[in-house]
Amino acid sequence: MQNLYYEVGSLDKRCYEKFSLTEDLLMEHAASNIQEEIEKRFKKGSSVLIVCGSGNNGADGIALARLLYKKYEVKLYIAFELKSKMAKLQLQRAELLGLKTVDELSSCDVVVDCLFGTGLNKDLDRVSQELIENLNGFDSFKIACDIPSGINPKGEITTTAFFADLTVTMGALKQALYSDMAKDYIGEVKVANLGVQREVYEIQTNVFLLDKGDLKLPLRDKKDAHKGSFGHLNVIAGCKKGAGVIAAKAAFGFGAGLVSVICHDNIDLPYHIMQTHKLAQNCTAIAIGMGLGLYDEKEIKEILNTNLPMIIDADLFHENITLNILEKEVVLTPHPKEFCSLLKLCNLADIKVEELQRDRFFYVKEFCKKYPKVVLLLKGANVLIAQKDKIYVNPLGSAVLSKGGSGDVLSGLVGALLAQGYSAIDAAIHASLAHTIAASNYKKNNYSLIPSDLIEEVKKL
Ligand SMILES: NC(=O)C1=CN([C@@H]2O[C@H](COP(=O)(O)OP(=O)(O)OC[C@H]3O[C@@H](n4cnc5c(N)ncnc54)[C@H](O)[C@@H]3O)[C@@H](O)[C@H]2O)[C@@H](O)CC1
Ligand SMILES: [K+]
Repeated sequence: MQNLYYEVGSLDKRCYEKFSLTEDLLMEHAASNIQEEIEKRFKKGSSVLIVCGSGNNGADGIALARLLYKKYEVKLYIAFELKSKMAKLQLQRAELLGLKTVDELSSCDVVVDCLFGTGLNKDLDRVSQELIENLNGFDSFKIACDIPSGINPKGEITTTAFFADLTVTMGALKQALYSDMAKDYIGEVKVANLGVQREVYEIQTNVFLLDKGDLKLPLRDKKDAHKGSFGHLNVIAGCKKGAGVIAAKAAFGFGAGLVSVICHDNIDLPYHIMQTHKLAQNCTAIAIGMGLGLYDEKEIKEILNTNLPMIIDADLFHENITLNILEKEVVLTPHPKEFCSLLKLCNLADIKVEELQRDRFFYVKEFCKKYPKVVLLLKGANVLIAQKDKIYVNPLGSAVLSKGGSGDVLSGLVGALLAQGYSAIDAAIHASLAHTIAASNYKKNNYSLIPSDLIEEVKKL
């Protein structure tokens, strides 16, 4: 797990004040980290186009040009009149070496984008957009300095952005790199050490980036065990019964000792999954909402009123009865459209999906402020999992999962972990990790995965 920050300006400032480092020193490290990445990948004499803006992101680029000069064929392009003091100083230094700037863009082995970094504070004008689109058209290895230009501090792309193969981000990971919109633009991400180790540069945060190593599988460590030791998940199947069946199968494959599906019509279930009409006496967790459709209000209210661990999905995000349980520690797994509906039900916001996607972190925080016990898992290209003031970002998802049924598998995985005694936040985190890692282990191609393939991959984790 790594720390994420909305802004790092205060961390840079802390380095000057607390460790007596200077802006110049930090910048030298920023540039030399990019130099190192280029030297790792490209041999002497390769051509490197460095495109610089007017601020300190541009200054990083000019410092980089100096570091590469003579070993590489450096083309330094200054796109706008330099404004920052450091950029002017860096250009003076570069010119003293004899380094000349170029007036035209031309395709090179490497393109380094140093147009805008964390200082992007308004929409890109036409000139900047065309410049970025031009760079995106080059068949070069593309490196973004700090953050691909065009992504603002919220992670929003209002017009266009640089398409990086590699982003070398300065000091610490920025939250903006992990918005859904940024996902196609950042490429591989490396953090540059700015003169002190990350442990020293970073301060306490409430936002975290999950990685593969964080997954805690429900492995059995006790030898003296029986099926009752691993919980009994009850899945409520509604009108679209398939959703409940998929969730039940996923839960069984992810370690729940017993799984029952509550359904009043006959359904086709594998022999190891039971069908019942009401909650089992020994039920340890409930999964409800998937494919629910029309329902008997009294029955659903009764189920929601039990104090068992619970995962709530899909159709229930459109229903007022869901409001009654938001004071409890339940797991909610909405996709963006369902979350918009939930925000409206809760009187928090009346917004469209596009607006939510522009600032997912903000709306998640608002929801968790109002309902601090709830664990919210907001689906998306990067899943956000939040409770109270903490947000965990799972960046491991991919388009392989963009299919009907994937969400039902996730509900089953969360339910399985709840049934086995994981806390609500741990169940959401580890189910989401298992779900995304399993999908990335599916090797056939990225379009054909069906829920049963996903469950098979979960079993192999
Ligand atoms: N402060 C420090 O100690 C360090 C700063 N570093 C670099 O400094 C960058 C931040 O520098 P700045 O704060 O100068 O900001 P930027 O260089 O990101 O951009 C700010 C400049 O762009 C202009 N601008 C902003 N949005 C624009 C738009 N849409 N269209 C046209 N012009 C626009 C601003 O007026 C300003 O001149 C970081 O991203 C990082 O690359 C690194 O060198 C690490 C150390
Ligand atoms: K940049």
